[in-house]
Amino acid sequence: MGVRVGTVVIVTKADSILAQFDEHIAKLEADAARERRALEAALRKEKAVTAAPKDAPKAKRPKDAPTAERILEVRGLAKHFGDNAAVAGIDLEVDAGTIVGIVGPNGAGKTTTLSMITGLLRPDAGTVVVHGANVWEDPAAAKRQMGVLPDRLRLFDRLTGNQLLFYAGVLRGLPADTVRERVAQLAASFGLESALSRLVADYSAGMTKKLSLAAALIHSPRLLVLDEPFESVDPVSAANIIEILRKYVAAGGTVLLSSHSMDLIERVCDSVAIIVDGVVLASGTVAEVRGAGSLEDKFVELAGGKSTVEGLEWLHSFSD
Ligand SMILES: Nc1ncnc2c1ncn2[C@@H]1O[C@H](COP(=O)(O)OP(=O)(O)OP(=O)(O)O)[C@@H](O)[C@H]1O
Repeated sequence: MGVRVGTVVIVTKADSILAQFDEHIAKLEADAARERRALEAALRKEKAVTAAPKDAPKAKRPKDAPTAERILEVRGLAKHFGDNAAVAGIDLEVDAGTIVGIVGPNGAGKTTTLSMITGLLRPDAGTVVVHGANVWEDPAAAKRQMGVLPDRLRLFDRLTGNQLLFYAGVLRGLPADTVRERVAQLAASFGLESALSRLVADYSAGMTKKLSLAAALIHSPRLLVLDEPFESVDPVSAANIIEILRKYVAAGGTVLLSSHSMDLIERVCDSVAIIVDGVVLASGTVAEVRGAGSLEDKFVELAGGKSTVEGLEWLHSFSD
């Protein structure tokens, strides 16, 4: 907001940043519209070509193309940070229309794995194929199919929630009108309507998480990869999110998520992988992995059991 002093208008730094973003968003809208027109033209051309020869030889199926329902295929994924093998050869297969959970103790390699799957971190070895597109050979095709909620996501927090979601939508190539409609619907579903006009910097942790999740969903991706989506989220909002995810999955979408809540994983996921020290120690349906006990029992058993707490006797007397 400008402050008028006599005839001079002082424009604050925040105003000028927001004005720059508005300009940037207008440019993105124009670019998206141009790209859409080009795509439509290309599609019309392709239709004309494919409609012609009936007896043309069938295209060979690409070697790494998924079966009808395989949406994600991870093979031999590995990442070292110096001497630390954060991820030491992970295989994972995820079918469309399922919710798959990744659990593991702190430092087990969950975020590193998800970051490599989504193309945010380059693996030392291994392949990731998302619906037929190799994430590291054809990142644009693979990323188009994914919605991602990364860990410790840094947002443009000087934008309002509304601006941020709009920005996410047009960046994904959606027409401005569609984005506006979806922003309103997502905000209603996540209970963020009254916060949309506020700066993201002023959001609480849970609100930020919901906004990021809305941004990950806005282009209706085939695969959602969510790193701790329920962290800091209140139980009512968590129930809302679960309902949104269930409906998305019922319509053929797929979710890969990490969480420290065994209860939530048991309630929400179809299958689960337990990662310890960068390797998958157990995977399968939730019932298969937990066996006769609870998932938490299995987790504690595979993670090496509880450590004995010793040497904190000083904590039992007070310094005053
Ligand atoms: N950028 C990095 N540089 C160096 N080491 C890293 C880096 N990122 C992760 N690590 C290390 O890799 C290992 C796996 O970390 P990661 O964040 O993947 O674990 P996590 O399972 O997601 O843990 P948490 O449950 O605590 O979030 C840890 O030992 C961590 O210290």
